[in-house]
Order: sequence, then C-alpha cells, then structure tokens
Amino acid sequence: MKGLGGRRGVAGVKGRQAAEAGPVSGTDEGRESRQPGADGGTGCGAGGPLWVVALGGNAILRHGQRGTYEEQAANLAATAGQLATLIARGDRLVITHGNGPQVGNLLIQQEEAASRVPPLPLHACGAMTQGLLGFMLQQALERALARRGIRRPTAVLVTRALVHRDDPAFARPDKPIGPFYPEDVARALARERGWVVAEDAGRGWRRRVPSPDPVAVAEVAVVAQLVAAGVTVVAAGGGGVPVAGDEPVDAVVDKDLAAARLAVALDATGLFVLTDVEHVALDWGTPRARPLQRVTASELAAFRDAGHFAAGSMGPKVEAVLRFVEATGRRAAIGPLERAMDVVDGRAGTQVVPATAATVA
Ligand SMILES: Nc1ncnc2c1ncn2[C@@H]1O[C@H](COP(=O)(O)OP(=O)(O)O)[C@@H](O)[C@H]1O
Ligand SMILES: NC(=O)OP(=O)(O)O
Repeated sequence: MKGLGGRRGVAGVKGRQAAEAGPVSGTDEGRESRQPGADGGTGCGAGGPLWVVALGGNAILRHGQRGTYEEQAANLAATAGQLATLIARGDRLVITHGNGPQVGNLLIQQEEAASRVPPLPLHACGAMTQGLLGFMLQQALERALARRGIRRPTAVLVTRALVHRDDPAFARPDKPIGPFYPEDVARALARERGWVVAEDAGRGWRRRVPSPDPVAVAEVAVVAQLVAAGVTVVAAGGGGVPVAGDEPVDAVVDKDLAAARLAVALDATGLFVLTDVEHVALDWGTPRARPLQRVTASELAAFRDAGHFAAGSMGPKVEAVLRFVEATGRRAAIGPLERAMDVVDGRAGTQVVPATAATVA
C-alpha cells in the first residue's frame, strides 16, 4: 500500500497546500488541483481532487422507514444527486457506505427462515449488502450524471477489510445493526435469541455485533487503478467484509474507519463523513450541547478523550477523521449529507484541520 504514493497529494503540491489551508471558499481547492499535469504519484493518476466520501445510514435508509427496496432506492437517488454535483465539476470520488440497518435485517431473514433454507453467516450477509447497496448506488449515480449529460462509469468493488483475530472488539460487541426496538422488546429478544442489545444514541435499542478495527482495505491497489482510469469507485461498503488472515470473521466493520484507511492509502485530498447532523456536538444530547464548526485535530482528540463522542455512532466518525488528518496533514470533515458540496468546500459541518488555529464555536 505504501507503493500507492508518497506524501504528495493526488492534486499535487499546490493542491495539497490548498487542502491544508482548511476550509476554503467556493471551489478554489478543486480549481487549484484540477490544473493539467497534477499527479501526486499516488497511483491514482492526474485529475481533480480525490475525495473519499463515507455515506451514513440516512443516505440509504432514514430513521422511521421500514427499509423497503423502493424507500432505499429513493433515498439513494437523492444521495446520488449530491454526489453528482461533485463529479460534475471534476472532483474524483471513492465512496464508502454504511450497511448497519441492512445487514441486521438480512441476518434476521437468515435466522427466521433457517428451518426452510440454510442460514448464511454474518460476514456473508455483509458481502451481500455490499453488492446490493453498491449496485443501487451505482444505478442512482449513473442516472444522476446522465441527467446532467455526463457519462462517467461507476464501479462497485466487493472489498475485504483486514482485521486482527485478537481484536478486543470481538469480546465487546458495540456495532448497532438492524431495526430499532423499544427497550422491553430488545431485552426480550436478547433473552430469546442470545443477542447483545444496547441503546443507540437516544434513538431506541438495537442489536450489537463485534466491530473490529480495519487495519487495511485489501483491494486498495485496485481502487487506485480504477480511480486512475477515471472511474468513480464504491468500495469498502459496510466497512468491507472482515477477514483475519485468510478467514472471514463474523463482524461488521465500521465504514468510517474503513474509509479513513482507504483515504490514507490512496493519499486522498480529503475525507468527508456525511451523516444526518449539521455538526459534531460537545455534550451532545444535553442542554449544554454546542456544535463544533472548525477544530484542529488535537482539539478534537482532546474532546474525544474527555468522552464527548458515543461509541457506535459519532465515536468512530471522529476517530476516522482524526486518523486521516493526523496521517496526511490534510483536511477532513463530518457534516450533513444534504449539503455534501458545502461540507467538501469547507462551508458546512465540522471541519477538522491539522494544526492551524481553529475557533470552537
Ligand atoms: N457528539 C455527537 N454529536 C452529534 N451527533 C452525535 C453525537 N454523539 C452521538 N451522535 C449521534 O450520532 C448519529 C450519527 O451516527 P450514526 O447514526 O451511526 O451515523 P450514520 O448512520 O450516518 O453513519 C447522529 O444522528 C446522532 O444521533
Ligand atoms: N458498516 C457500517 O459502518 O454501517 P453503518 O454506517 O450503517 O453503521
């Protein structure tokens, strides 16, 4: 993976400097890095800035929806519209997406039909969700681009996330999957089916499964080749199928952490985690809650260490952007999906910058 590139940005030195300057106005960052000949030697070739974008659950399934195919296709059409605006102006995208609701639902289908058809294990369900959701995103994206008169291929890669077999996460299931339940129903399911359940960020109770830390994304070199060929790539969907050594393991990897691994390995210009809140908040869920608009990585790390970000929801997102900013010295952000371009351009969300002075709003 080292061979994919040195510390020069995909966008070249000028583009990197623009990216490091933190939130930018308009599309200066993109214009800078779209100059001919810009090639950071990453293996991703020349072109516009390369953003790794992690799509949160609401990109595919909104809270309160049951998760029908039609609901998910409609949500993805809206999501694709946001992403198409970026592609249309020349930005290059590698996209990861969540699968928590879908993989949990699929696992229930395995369990409840087990007397009639052989149930498939969790990691197989993860692979299936990668294929299906990637396909649905691919369809939506190519349609959204076609409406703008743009023909740009999208490739969906079934991707593996390399994990350690002795990761402590296997003993401490904390990844929420599947539907939300009232507490009493969740506790009854835990008793009857042996599930681990816990409350999820004030929204209800959910089943939890282990979520080992992705050490690397196995197919990153292929992702780089596709990007270099001008292809928009959907990879590490659902965080990637977790594999320890050469064995798949039953777990669900966090897609934000997988996105950070991808972004660092690809030497991406920026990492953007798109979700359903305007900002990351301190003292979230309390009357003292206040949004973070622009922070340095070290400030954000201090807030993390003080316990501001919940495991299984905001915690991994914060960890992901910190890893990217600390490893590359470039900007990352967490912000609302419906303002994707503003988040990318530094006008919305929580902008995380390397070391320059940042104001905590
Ligand atoms: N400190 C925080 N600031 C903002 N949101 C938080 C915070 N802690 C937990 N959350 C919750 O995290 C959710 C986003 O996490 P999650 O639902 O896992 O995202 P996604 O499915 O979009 O990847 C928000 O909708 C909010 O309910
Ligand atoms: N795999 C994963 O991180 O899914 P969610 O984003 O839906 O939790």
